[in-house]
Order: sequence, then C-alpha cells, then structure tokens
Amino acid sequence: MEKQTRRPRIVIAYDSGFGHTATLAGAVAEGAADAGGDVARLAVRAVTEADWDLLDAADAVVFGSPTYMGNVSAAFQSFAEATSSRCQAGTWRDKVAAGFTNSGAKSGDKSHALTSLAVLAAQHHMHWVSLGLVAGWNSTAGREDDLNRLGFFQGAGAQTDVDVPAERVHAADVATFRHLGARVCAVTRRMLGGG
Ligand SMILES: Cc1cc2nc3c(=O)[nH]c(=O)nc-3n(C[C@H](O)[C@H](O)[C@H](O)COP(=O)(O)O)c2cc1C
Repeated sequence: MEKQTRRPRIVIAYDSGFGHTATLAGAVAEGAADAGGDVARLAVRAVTEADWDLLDAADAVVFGSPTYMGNVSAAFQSFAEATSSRCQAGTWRDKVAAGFTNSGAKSGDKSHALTSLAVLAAQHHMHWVSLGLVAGWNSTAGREDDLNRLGFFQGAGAQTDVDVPAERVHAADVATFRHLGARVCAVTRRMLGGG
C-alpha cells in the first residue's frame, strides 16, 4: 500500500526592491503548489511573528534575492542575520532549502548571490536542492526561450532588463523558476517519506 504523507509545507522567503524578484518568487510558489505543496510566500523586509512561525514550521524554505552589487541585497542579508539565533539552536536543521536570484546583467555575478543563499542554508544544517536542469541556450540549436537559458545549476538565475515593470520578467525564467518550485516539492515529499 502506498504510504500517505501530508502535503510538504514550503515557504518562499524573498527580497525584492523593485518587484522583479517578487514576480519570480510567485513562479516558484506556483510550481511548488502545482506539484502538491502547501505554499506560503513572505517578503523578508517585514517579517512578522506569524512569518517566523511559518518558517519554523516549514519542511522546506526557498530563499530568493535580487543580485545587488554581486551579492544578495542588504535587506536579504539583514534577514539572514536575524536568523542567527535559529542557526545556533538548530531550529531549521534538516529542512530542505533551495535558492534563486535575478539581476539586470545576463551574468551580473549572480552565482555569488546564489552561493550566499547556499551558505545560509548550510549554516542552518539544511539540505540544499540544486536546480536540476541542463544548461539551455548553449548550442546552435539552443534558443533564448530554453529552460535554464542562463545555465545555472546551484539554483535558479533570471535576468530582467532594469527598465521594465515588475511583471515583464522573461517567460523562460518564469518556467525555470516554476521548475525549481516543483523540484523542491518533490524532494521534500521524498524527505517526508512519501516516495
Ligand atoms: C543597488 C543595486 C545593485 C545592483 N547590482 C547588480 C549587480 O551586481 N549585477 C546585476 O546584474 N544587476 C544589478 N542590479 C540590477 C538588479 O539586479 C535588477 O534591476 C533586478 O531586476 C532587481 O530586482 P528587484 O526588482 O527584485 O529588486 C543592481 C540594482 C541595484 C538597485
């Protein structure tokens, strides 16, 4: 008989100064929800007591930040520092984690921001989930609309022109970020024993 488990509880904890990364956080949330997750999104600039409770009760936390000056935003780093007592206490130990970022340049040193997110997860003794996609747009047959068009592996990376409104993120990035959400949900379900 198939083992029954509850729906994985997934929290998307993100920062966004101008709304682009917030839109992409929505794509991660949709992917996770479509895959059967019980999903909450929270903006780390204004974390409430209820938000901390959500984070503490989550099975998985997906961290997201715009890339600012080649790293996570100052607001995201303030949130990261605010988690330090939980780090000491091991409150988030063995939760699943993953990350995403978005920047203005095609590269823009996004890898460094993703690494900061992975280090935060490691300091919390969480289990990091990679993007799980081959690199797109890297051959003569490749197209800008490929999944993982920017070729990230550690997490999901998007590029948004700095002068477009928040909702005008790239469709291939939206699909890539949805994939990350679904993958986090699938891995978390396995961790919960649901196969
Ligand atoms: C303070 C600041 C620093 C930035 N640094 C970078 C950077 O290092 N690399 C890059 O490609 N884009 C950089 N950008 C552009 C943003 O990453 C880009 O506009 C992104 O879409 C903003 O996301 P948001 O709307 O979620 O804040 C920077 C923007 C700001 C405001």
